Amino acid sequence: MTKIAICGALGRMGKTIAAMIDEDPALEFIGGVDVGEGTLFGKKVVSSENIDDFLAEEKPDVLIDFTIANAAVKNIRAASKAGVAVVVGTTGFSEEQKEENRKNIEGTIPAVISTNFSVGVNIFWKLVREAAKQLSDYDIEVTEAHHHFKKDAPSGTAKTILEIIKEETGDREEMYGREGMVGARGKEIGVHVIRGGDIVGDHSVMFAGNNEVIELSHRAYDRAVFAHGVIRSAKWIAGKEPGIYTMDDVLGLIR
Ligand SMILES: NC(=O)C1=CN([C@@H]2O[C@H](COP(=O)(O)OP(=O)(O)OC[C@H]3O[C@@H](n4cnc5c(N)ncnc54)[C@H](OP(=O)(O)O)[C@@H]3O)[C@@H](O)[C@H]2O)C=CC1
Ligand SMILES: O=C(O)C1=N[C@H](C(=O)O)C[C@H](O)C1
Repeated sequence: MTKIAICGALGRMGKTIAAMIDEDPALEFIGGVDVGEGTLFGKKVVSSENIDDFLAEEKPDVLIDFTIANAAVKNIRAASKAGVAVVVGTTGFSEEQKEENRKNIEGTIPAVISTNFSVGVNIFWKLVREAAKQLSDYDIEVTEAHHHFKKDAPSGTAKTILEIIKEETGDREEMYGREGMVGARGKEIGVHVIRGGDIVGDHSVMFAGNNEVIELSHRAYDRAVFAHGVIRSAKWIAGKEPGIYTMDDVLGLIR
């Protein structure tokens, strides 16, 4: 039985993942940390200030993090000190924070890190890559929409989309929205962020050429799609060699 703990256990994703672990006979939910304290599925959720003691006492095989970037950096550091594998879905890391995570993980613990754990989005990224490769001279616009509670923008998934497009089309700068006399379009990638209601997570990429437009899009209807990928990753990562893995590794997809 793989013992799983969650950072951000009382949040939207934390609760969704804990519920799925509770239903899985191969996994045991052993509690977690959050800003506030409480109980979830009969297990203790303690203050994240006590994460070192929590890890030493509860000894999880895998620590799942769905919090906020600065908290996730500290949680990964604590997992590294305790020798616990991590699955990280938190988004919004700065380049410096990514570098610190890399230093804490490489050579010490195995980690799956992904800006989106849904299988569909991981396939969508492959389609975006192929379209960007074939249509590298088209005008490209990226749009994402999320619920009104989301703190980071653009979404981690949209940032991954931008990385993929840039890898395939070369040097293009992002243009965040447009207002006023911005002039004719240049070789930018337009980026548009929408926040509203309870939208779980929509992403679309438009490739506009002369007389034709291709649009690729993904829509998540329920956080369960992310949680399924997280559970798959937690089962996969236990016992792996130290290093940073992606959903490509978990799903066996070719990069
Ligand atoms: N990779 C993926 O597939 C997905 C990634 N995400 C990402 O996951 C993250 C969380 O999303 P979501 O669950 O919707 O957000 P929530 O705000 O619902 O949950 C985050 C939880 O973490 C808590 N938290 C904040 N700071 C700390 C800390 N220092 N230590 C421990 N817990 C802390 C929050 O507490 P409080 O509310 O008191 O601040 C909250 O309970 C975001 O970065 C989001 O972008 C989301 C969905 C899918
Ligand atoms: O905050 C969310 O809700 C989501 N965040 C992730 C992101 O930033 O890409 C993934 C998903 O879109 C939901």
